[in-house]
Amino acid sequence: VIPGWFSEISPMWPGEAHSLKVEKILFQGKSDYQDVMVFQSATYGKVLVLDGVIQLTERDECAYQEMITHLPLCSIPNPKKVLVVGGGDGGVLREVARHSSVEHIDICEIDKMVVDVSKEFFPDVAIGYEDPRVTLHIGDGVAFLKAAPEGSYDAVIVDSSDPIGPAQELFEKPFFESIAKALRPGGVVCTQAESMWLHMHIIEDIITNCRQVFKGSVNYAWTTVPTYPSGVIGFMLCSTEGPEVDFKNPVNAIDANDNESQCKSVGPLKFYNREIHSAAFCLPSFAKKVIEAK
Ligand SMILES: NCCCCCc1nc2ccccc2[nH]1
Repeated sequence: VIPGWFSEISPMWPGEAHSLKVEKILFQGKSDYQDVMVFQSATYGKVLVLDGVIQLTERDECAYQEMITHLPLCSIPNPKKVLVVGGGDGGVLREVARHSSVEHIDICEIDKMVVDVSKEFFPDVAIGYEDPRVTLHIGDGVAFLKAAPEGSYDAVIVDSSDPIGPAQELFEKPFFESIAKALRPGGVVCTQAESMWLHMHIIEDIITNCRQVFKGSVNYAWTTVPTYPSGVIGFMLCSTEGPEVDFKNPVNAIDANDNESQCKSVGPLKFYNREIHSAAFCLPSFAKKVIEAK
């Protein structure tokens, strides 16, 4: 990358490339799993890049972190035990910590360099690690879930990168089966589920697998993230057999004006609210046809 512009060229979005103006490269490294880079952008704050793919920017990370966390956690009345797979930047931890009902948060991140880099360059994101309820496990989420006792968690959040690279197995059926086993009856899972504009085929496969594995409900929701190619990214929201979960109508309110969410130094919610929670499940017809038909 040369000072000037960073263009995000990837086989994940052939023929297009989102670019950000680079002011300064702050870190470049190679972990056991991927290339890690941080740069200061001209207009989006600091940017975290893994294998050439933008994972977060300071300016718009709230849209992704708040939605991937509060869509599942606001859909069940009293989340107590939560597991985060991936999410090494700590942003999902910061959001989970807003829920006072939560007693324990496990996070399993495979790449320690992501954790260390986030703590150094993204303190407002990595602040999630400071919550005493958090236990960090450096390791493979696939193995972690295999070892998890049955019914251990109320919620699992899979904040992965993409199926090309270290996160590949996190998009496959055996992993979904291990999540279903680790969730209590009526427990919920939310996974990073790509873009309706770019990845309808990947989404189709994920939906097919989820319908076979999760016997509660299977839903797709999405949010807008300007620095992700196509400007949107989606989530799979599934529940296991047991107490009914209505993802579209949050039972556990945590809106910006709710003092609970203003707690501590993590600041107020910037993106999530109960209206945008419900709206996130409204799909354009080309996606509805595929997702709701299955
Ligand atoms: N843990 C961060 C999740 C984002 C990973 C990178 C990424 N950026 C994307 C843009 C469009 C569709 C899927 C994407 N996946």
